[in-house]
Amino acid sequence: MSELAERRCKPCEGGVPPLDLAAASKLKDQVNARWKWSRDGKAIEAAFEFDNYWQTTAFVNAVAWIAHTTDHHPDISFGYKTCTISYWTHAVGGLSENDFICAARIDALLD
Ligand SMILES: C[C@H](O)[C@H](O)[C@H]1CNC2=NC(N)=NC(=O)C2=N1
Repeated sequence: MSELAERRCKPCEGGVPPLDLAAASKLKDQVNARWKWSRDGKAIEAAFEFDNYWQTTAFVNAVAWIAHTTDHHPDISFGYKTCTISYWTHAVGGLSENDFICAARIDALLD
């Protein structure tokens, strides 16, 4: 597991700015290349493919567990063999370190 994945998410509070592009890029470099910018750089998103429905839903449940234990919640959409995860921090209207910590924890499930 990467050092980033071992960091703890901090409670999300409004009134602080989202990460700027330089800070977000530095963190993005530490997660798998599957994570792409989305929502004009205000979110990161990754697409996953599986062999069947139970593998897909097992993954979705693992991601939900990460959300539960970090208190940081992604948008998840999934179908029979595909899943898309999007992270952004609602409280700041963009990206925070929490988004990258959770992305790194998802990477640790797979890589
Ligand atoms: C109190 C609690 O930390 C906040 O409501 C959290 C919960 N999960 C969250 N998840 C995400 N993605 N963004 C948030 O701003 C957020 N806020």
